[in-house]
Amino acid sequence: MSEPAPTPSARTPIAHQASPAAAPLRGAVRVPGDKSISHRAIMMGALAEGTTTIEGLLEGADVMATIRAMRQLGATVTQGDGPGMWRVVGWGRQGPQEPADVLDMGNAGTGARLLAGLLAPWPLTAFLTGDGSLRKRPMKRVTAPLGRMGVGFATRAGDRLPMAIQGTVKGRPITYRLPVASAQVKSALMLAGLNCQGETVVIEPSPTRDHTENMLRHFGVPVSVEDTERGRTIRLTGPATLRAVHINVPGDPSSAAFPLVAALLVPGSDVRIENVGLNPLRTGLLTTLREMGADLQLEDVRDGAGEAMGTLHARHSALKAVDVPAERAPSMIDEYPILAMACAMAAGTSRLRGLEELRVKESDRLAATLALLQGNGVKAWVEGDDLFIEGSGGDPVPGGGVVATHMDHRLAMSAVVMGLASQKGLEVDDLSFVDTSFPGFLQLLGQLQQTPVGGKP
Ligand SMILES: O=C(O)C1=C[C@@H](OP(=O)(O)O)[C@@H](O)[C@H](O)C1
Ligand SMILES: C=C(OP(=O)(O)O)C(=O)O
Repeated sequence: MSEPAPTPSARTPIAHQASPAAAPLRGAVRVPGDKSISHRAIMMGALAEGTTTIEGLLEGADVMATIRAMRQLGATVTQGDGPGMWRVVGWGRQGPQEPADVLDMGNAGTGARLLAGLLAPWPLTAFLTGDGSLRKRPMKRVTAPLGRMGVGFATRAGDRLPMAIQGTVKGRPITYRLPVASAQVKSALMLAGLNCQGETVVIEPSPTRDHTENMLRHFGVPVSVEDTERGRTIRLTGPATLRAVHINVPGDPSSAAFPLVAALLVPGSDVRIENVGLNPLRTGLLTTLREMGADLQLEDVRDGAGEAMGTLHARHSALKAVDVPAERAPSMIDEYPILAMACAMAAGTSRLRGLEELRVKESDRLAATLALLQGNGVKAWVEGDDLFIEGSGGDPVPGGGVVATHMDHRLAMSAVVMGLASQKGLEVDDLSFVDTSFPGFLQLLGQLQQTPVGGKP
């Protein structure tokens, strides 16, 4: 008898020795599909009338958890012929069915929070949980505004998962100004608004990634966006019908960040990363690396169905320290751990400001990034919500540490990149979470290190 499929929360730890780079990174590669867009493509495909086809879908653990949940709710989600090719037959006007079991969203904050919004305006009861990391993350940011639509929630102490959702027959649309800049909260409210009677309005203090807005329009739902004195104001009117479409998911800029920074840090490197999403609300890292003096070019920039995409071309660079303003955080919120690795080798002391949201990611990323730096001989400290990093001025960092990754994929990959740029290498306690967003990460680095110098980058 075959083993039952593991639940999204079950993983076996993988210890790893991250060695100094034996060779420069050279060549052209593609990174897996964008995680934010992939979650939304599966969810909107499930909400739509008809069959949505997707190419370039991220087949990482977080998106797999979303696929599993959509199946439990009645959508038919099947894999097509090639990697990243998927079909979703939506439940459309009929709405989702009440799930017979708990919806386990694994490690995925985006999956859990968007799902809370998606389920809110339907007459059903559902139970959500996640892995040890997700069960520590705050849910009040979605349960508070969704509660105002008439939805019932019961959560564990401190508004943590597991949680029960008692959907409402026809939700009351709300107008809500986000207390924190969060695309997840904005998107949860918009997904809920789709089945409310009337206009849902979300006001953002500062703009966050707008994949939900772009994709809803692609599915035929009018969404208006206006910059006002109170902030960016997003409006949609329900009930709305989504019509199935084809979606081409670009490569994830948050994943591209790892080989990109590795190329900047390892002497002799020259790397092209093709087909990367370049939505302007996701490019804060590119702006920052340029300010640091990175040799970084955009090539072949084009429009891929409402989302800009193109090739990132990076060469080894002498970096200088940077002062990153807090206002830039929403456009690079997941890139701070890997940016910190670049700062560790820059000339001078960098200051990354306004990082309070990093404390509530897959781990406390502010504390864990600090520990990663300090444990490998880099002088770094935190003042308030700002991270300071004293760079080595281009020399490899000492390394030699044992890195605790706390179930956090971005910390694990940042540690591997720091290992490449270190004198002694370092140990990573668990690489199994890399699969959350970047299956094949180590293989991709290996491929880049095998391209001979003189080979075509
Ligand atoms: O909407 C999304 O897809 C995401 C939004 C961000 O979270 P917040 O909304 O909590 O900032 C980001 O950190 C996450 O990886 C993906
Ligand atoms: C914060 C992240 O994801 P999520 O919130 O979806 O778990 C991330 O991918 O860095």
